[in-house]
Amino acid sequence: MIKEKGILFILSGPSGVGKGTVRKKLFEEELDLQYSISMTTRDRRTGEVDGVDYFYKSREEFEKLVKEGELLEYAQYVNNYYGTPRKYVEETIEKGLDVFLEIEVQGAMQVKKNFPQGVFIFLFPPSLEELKNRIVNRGTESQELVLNRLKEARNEIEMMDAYDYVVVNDQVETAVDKVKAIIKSEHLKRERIAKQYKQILEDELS
Ligand SMILES: Nc1nc2c(ncn2[C@@H]2O[C@H](COP(=O)(O)OP(=O)(O)O)[C@@H](O)[C@H]2O)c(=O)[nH]1
Ligand SMILES: Nc1ncnc2c1ncn2[C@@H]1O[C@H](COP(=O)(O)OP(=O)(O)O)[C@@H](O)[C@H]1O
Repeated sequence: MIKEKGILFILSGPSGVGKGTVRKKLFEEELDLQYSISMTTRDRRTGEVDGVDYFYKSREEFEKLVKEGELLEYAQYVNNYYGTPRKYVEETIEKGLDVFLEIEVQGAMQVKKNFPQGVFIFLFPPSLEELKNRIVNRGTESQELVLNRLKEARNEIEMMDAYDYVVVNDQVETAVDKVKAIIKSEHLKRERIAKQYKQILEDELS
């Protein structure tokens, strides 16, 4: 009997589109899905917990992890590093459990290279105007950075073709429902393939 591997889901999209918001809402429910906690060099914000929100690392520690090949992908974002622990993702998938990543676009493209069998979901803004409003309202970036983010967003949106699914984040609840529907549909697809595979084996043996 061949042990089935888990599925790797990747939620990505331009800065400010609502990745963090959608992911948090998605995980408010009990799901059969493991969230991969990222490593970061950014400071811990009030209310955040080490090992829950992120694993907080110094720049030196992070660079060592990169050198030792401990990260499945990593990227720099607003002067800080962010990265996905390779071992956790690989071991969890080997166990047959599904893993969910919420990462920015550069990182998602690295995962695509190293793990093309992943399911890539691109979160899309209702409009560029709304994307700008969200970045401004979030209030974490200066005016200059907002303009930079928007310019980057245009380039990032061009990479949309590399993704398996596109979800418009108009209402958070609707976007979450769509992500859940994608997960369910991928499960059904996997079950169907497993059944067909089993049938082929049985036919060959009979
Ligand atoms: N490449 C990559 N990006 C990540 C990772 N973890 C988080 N991010 C992204 O880093 C960006 C900044 O995250 P964060 O500092 O938590 O701020 P916020 O989500 O903008 O409030 C977001 O776009 C996240 O999706 C990771 O492991 N790898
Ligand atoms: N569907 C939505 N409608 C309105 N505002 C949203 C929606 N999704 C997210 N936001 C808001 O947009 C801002 C950016 O969201 P965030 O989750 O930080 O984006 P990202 O993680 O993609 O950078 C936040 O202030 C958040 O509350």
